[in-house]
Amino acid sequence: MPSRIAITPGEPAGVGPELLVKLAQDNYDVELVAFADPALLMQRAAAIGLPLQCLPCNLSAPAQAHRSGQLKVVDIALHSPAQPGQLNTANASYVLETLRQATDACLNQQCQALVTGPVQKSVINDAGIAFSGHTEFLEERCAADKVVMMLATEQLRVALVTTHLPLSAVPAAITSATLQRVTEILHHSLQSQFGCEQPRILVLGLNPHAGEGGHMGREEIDTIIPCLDILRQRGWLLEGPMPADTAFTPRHLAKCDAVLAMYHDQGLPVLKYQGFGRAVNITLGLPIIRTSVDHGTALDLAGSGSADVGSFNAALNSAIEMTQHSRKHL
Ligand SMILES: NC(=O)c1ccc[n+]([C@@H]2O[C@H](COP(=O)([O-])OP(=O)(O)OC[C@H]3O[C@@H](n4cnc5c(N)ncnc54)[C@H](O)[C@@H]3O)[C@@H](O)[C@H]2O)c1
Ligand SMILES: N[C@H](C(=O)O)[C@H](O)COP(=O)(O)O
Repeated sequence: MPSRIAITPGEPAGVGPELLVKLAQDNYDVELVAFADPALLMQRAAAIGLPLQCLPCNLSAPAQAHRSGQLKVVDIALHSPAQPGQLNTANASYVLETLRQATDACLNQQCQALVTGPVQKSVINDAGIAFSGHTEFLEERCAADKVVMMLATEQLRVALVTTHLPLSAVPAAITSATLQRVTEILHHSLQSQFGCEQPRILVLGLNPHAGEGGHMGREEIDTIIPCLDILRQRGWLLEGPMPADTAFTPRHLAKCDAVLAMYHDQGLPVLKYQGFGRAVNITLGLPIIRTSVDHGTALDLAGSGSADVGSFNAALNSAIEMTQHSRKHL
């Protein structure tokens, strides 16, 4: 039986809905199920001149392979009609409802993976709802003790110790317990999901020049080095803490399966410079498979049809591969 992949198009005023319409133009061996308002998808399909037929989805029925131009939809109504590029706090709870229903369908095994389009975190917060990202939302919804954000291209994987935090809050968030747990999840995922028998992880320092022997910050000496030493006693191949400015050079990258960065803008700018438009955001440590795009809502492009579907396509293909891999290893 084909797998069923849950897809949330994300912010209704952003490019997510039209990118999903673009994705739906191909055939797949799996069933794609959008958790969305079908009227929104039809409207964006018309706006960008692509054919689309939305069909109701019975999540209890056997999945059927996706056919070009058709899309199964779990109907979740917008609270207010969405205009491309125009954020509206009235639709913030709609966005979260699509995520809740799609996540729950994965948790109860009606769907085998979740692929998420981009959400606008600010409009959800402006609506009075605490939300810092899918990663944190899914950690809570799936009752996972800890999850890890990793973005990956064919050439590079970058995982993060901390995610959507103000920079001023980062040092205090890098505790020995957090660093150890994040490294364990990354190590386990590289082995179990990405075929790295003996994962080689390059861990970055937090401070310039990895603290310069304590003269430019003590987090390396007080937290990172002792934690890595403990983990190395398990025989793990952990390099670092490396100065972040020179870690992303071919000689070092050739010797590692993933880079572990201490914070969002230490690791992701490099990854996105290397592969924006074809990178995939993968949440490690969840009981479900979840992938996402490498870009945001691109409000400036919404409704134009010019947004690139490359990363959404890569996120879908990664989810399909991970689903096949997990079926093989059941
Ligand atoms: N997966 C996600 O949910 C996700 C990821 C990143 C950012 N965001 C959110 O998106 C919102 C906007 O963020 P931002 O402005 O920093 O980043 P953005 O990715 O939306 O836009 C940055 C630039 O990249 C361009 N761009 C983005 N996607 C593109 C595509 N598919 N094709 C061509 N060009 C594209 C945009 O036009 C813009 O010039 C924020 O609320 C942010 O938190 C969400
Ligand atoms: N940090 C991600 C990025 O820059 O691509 C993005 O904000 C999405 O994160 P979530 O998957 O947690 O929403």
